[in-house]
Amino acid sequence: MQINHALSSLVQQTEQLSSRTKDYIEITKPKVVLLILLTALVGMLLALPQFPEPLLIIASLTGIGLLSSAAAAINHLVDYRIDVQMARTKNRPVAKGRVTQSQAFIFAGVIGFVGYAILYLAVNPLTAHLTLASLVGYAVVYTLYLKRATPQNIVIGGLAGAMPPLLGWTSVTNQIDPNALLLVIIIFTWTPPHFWALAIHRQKDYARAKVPMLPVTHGLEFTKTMVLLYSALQMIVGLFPWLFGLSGVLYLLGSTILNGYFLYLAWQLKFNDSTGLAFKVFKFSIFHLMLLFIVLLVDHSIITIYESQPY
Ligand code: HEM
Ligand SMILES: CC(C)=CCC/C(C)=C/CC/C(C)=C/COP(=O)(O)OP(=O)(O)O
Repeated sequence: MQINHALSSLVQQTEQLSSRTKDYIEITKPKVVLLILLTALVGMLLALPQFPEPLLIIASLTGIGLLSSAAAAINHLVDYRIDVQMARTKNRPVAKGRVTQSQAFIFAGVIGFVGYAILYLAVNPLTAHLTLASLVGYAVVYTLYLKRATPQNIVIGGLAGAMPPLLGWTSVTNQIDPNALLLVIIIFTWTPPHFWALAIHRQKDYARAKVPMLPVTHGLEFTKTMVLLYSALQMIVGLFPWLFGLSGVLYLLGSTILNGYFLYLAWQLKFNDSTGLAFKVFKFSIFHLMLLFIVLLVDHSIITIYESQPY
């Protein structure tokens, strides 16, 4: 009898622990952080002709990952009043009170401190400072101020999310190189259509929570036009790595196909919209950025192998 009781209380405690762990993982926005880490890794690998020290790669990705996760946790903490009003976010751990504000604050503080220390001590101070600046840009400037102040919030705030390839680059070179900025500009141009497509789909949510996102302040048609214009800009900016000699023909081909399809979807959204198309554009944007950075990497590897041939 007693054994049964002990067992069932053990099972209960384990379940509680695993649901708490899930909550803490959720407030780090793990899928976003994973994509951020991919773009940082590609920045690292494109920075040098040879493969960087594996330990340096691990330290750098750990530090950038922890600081990005801390930024996401602060976003959950600062935004809980907005999050409770939106269908998409109302069940989030802080909005629901499963993780309290002070728990989220301590969690973000601890992982942020550890991430910063790893970057400062095991990578280099430049990368530590730039990553911390990105955290402040997203968690404080965007979340606390811009998000509530202007429909251009994500254009300006997007700079923080666009930094990871530069962070990867400085991790292994300890300097800011113009080629790294080409990769930053790619994500910077990608962010508005990525987010506005979702904001069109979730317009009612943002209107209810009184967040001045573009579809709320300027309407759906204007936002669709902006998605189309940024997609066209993305097509041009996507050529830069090839034009400036950072990438080769494989990248040119891959990026043209990916950016071309993005532009096609944005055109359809503007002139031939159908139910669910905005959400499709948002979903595709994630797949698009992931593939684009994989193509950058494959192209770089092929060029490196080719150039290392003795003849
Ligand atoms: C200020 C810039 C950005 C804004 C405003 C933004 C906004 C959003 C929003 C509102 C979502 C939906 C989240 C949800 O459904 O819970 C989302 C999803 C996502 N974003 Fe962004 N984003 C930005 C930058 C980025 C960056 C830089 C990356 C990666 C490099 C990224 C990658 C993703 C991914 C992977 C998802 C899907 C997450 C999931 O399904 O859980 N975003 N973004
Ligand atoms: C250190 C570093 C590189 C920091 C950048 C970190 C980071 C997590 C950027 C992600 C951007 C993002 C998901 C914004 C959505 O916020 P939102 O509040 O508009 O969306 P939500 O309503 O889904 O919370």
